[in-house]
Amino acid sequence: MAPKTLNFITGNANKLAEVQAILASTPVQLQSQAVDLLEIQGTIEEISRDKALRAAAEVKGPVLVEDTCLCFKAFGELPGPYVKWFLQALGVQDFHKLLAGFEDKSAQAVCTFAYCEGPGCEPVVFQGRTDGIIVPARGPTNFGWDACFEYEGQTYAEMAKADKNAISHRGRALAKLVEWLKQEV
Ligand SMILES: O=P(O)(O)OP(=O)(O)OP(=O)(O)OC[C@H]1O[C@@H](n2cnc3c(O)ncnc32)[C@H](O)[C@@H]1O
Ligand SMILES: [Mg+2]
Repeated sequence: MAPKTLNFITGNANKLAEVQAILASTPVQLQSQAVDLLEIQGTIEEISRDKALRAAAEVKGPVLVEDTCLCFKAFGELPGPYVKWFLQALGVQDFHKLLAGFEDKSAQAVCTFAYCEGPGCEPVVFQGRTDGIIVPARGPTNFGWDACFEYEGQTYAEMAKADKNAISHRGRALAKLVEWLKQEV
């Protein structure tokens, strides 16, 4: 049976705030622990699954983790799960220059949650995707690459939080998680 309370393990306060806001309108209760988990290389699913198993081993109980990717079409889906390090190296103001040599600025934001019942248990994965384009930064720059990801004319950073959550990679992935929890109870 699925739990009523999920223990979301993340080191990212912005992610946590969005997950709290999205789940506020559902019966799911959220608690959280900030653990900086080692992340492997691999496919999105492999990384999320491994992250969940590591988190469950660390806290010795059920966990929810999430991994966010930003996939550039012109890059054959990279930087993908490694976007954090590209953003960290370049900074948000120069981030769009990665695609300077390419006509195609299209990108997909991919959010993959993995829920794991406990140490050694096989994780269940829920994924949401949102298509956009990479643009020079517009709007507040406090959350990752939000200012560089444009969806239907607005960057994520320019949108009201509720509007971003309604169409975002994270909102779509959480909708699947909530559906699954309803069926499990
Ligand atoms: O502890 P975890 O949950 O792993 O948190 P993290 O910050 O390390 O996150 P990831 O490993 O998933 O790396 C994703 C990168 O994308 C950024 N990011 C995640 N979600 C985002 C969103 O909705 N909008 C903009 N940037 C986002 C985040 O700040 C990281 O730089
Ligand atoms: Mg991480």
